[in-house]
Amino acid sequence: MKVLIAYVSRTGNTEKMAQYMAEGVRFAGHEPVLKKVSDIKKPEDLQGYDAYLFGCPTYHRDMTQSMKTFLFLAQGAGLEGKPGGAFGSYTHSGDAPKYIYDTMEHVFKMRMTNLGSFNLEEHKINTPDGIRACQDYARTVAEMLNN
Ligand SMILES: Cc1cc2nc3c(=O)[nH]c(=O)nc-3n(C[C@H](O)[C@H](O)[C@H](O)COP(=O)(O)O)c2cc1C
Repeated sequence: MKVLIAYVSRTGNTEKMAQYMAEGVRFAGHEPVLKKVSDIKKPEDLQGYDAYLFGCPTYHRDMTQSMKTFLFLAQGAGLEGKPGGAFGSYTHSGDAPKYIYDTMEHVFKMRMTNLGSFNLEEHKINTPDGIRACQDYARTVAEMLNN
């Protein structure tokens, strides 16, 4: 089955996380598709996937404007009941993934894991533990498709 990993990244950290997430999806036996949210133009672009991971770094204690615009678009995509997760890179407060996860759970009514959102401090991303944490998070979301 196909898992969409849609992300925002200004300086490449969350993008790196997205790439490790893709590996975790493969470990669960599914096919990851990586896309920048700026390449998703209409709700139909979100169709044809079985689970969704949304990634966004925290800037100014918030998600980026591009992620907010994307979430308004995703509202019309019929994601109800689909497995989902949210992740992002940060340095000190890491707010964005929590807010995105919250929207996926309460507004889109997606099927979320009990892991909550996933924040990773930017200096940990390219460490063995950081890589494994990204892979494990995505694998857990993708494995919901096996149940
Ligand atoms: C202007 C600016 C504001 C930031 N604000 C926050 C913040 O409020 N909270 C936080 O945890 N990190 C903050 N950061 C750190 C970024 O989240 C961090 O550098 C992250 O790794 C960037 O990810 P990206 O490479 O995917 O864009 C800020 C960084 C910049 C440059």
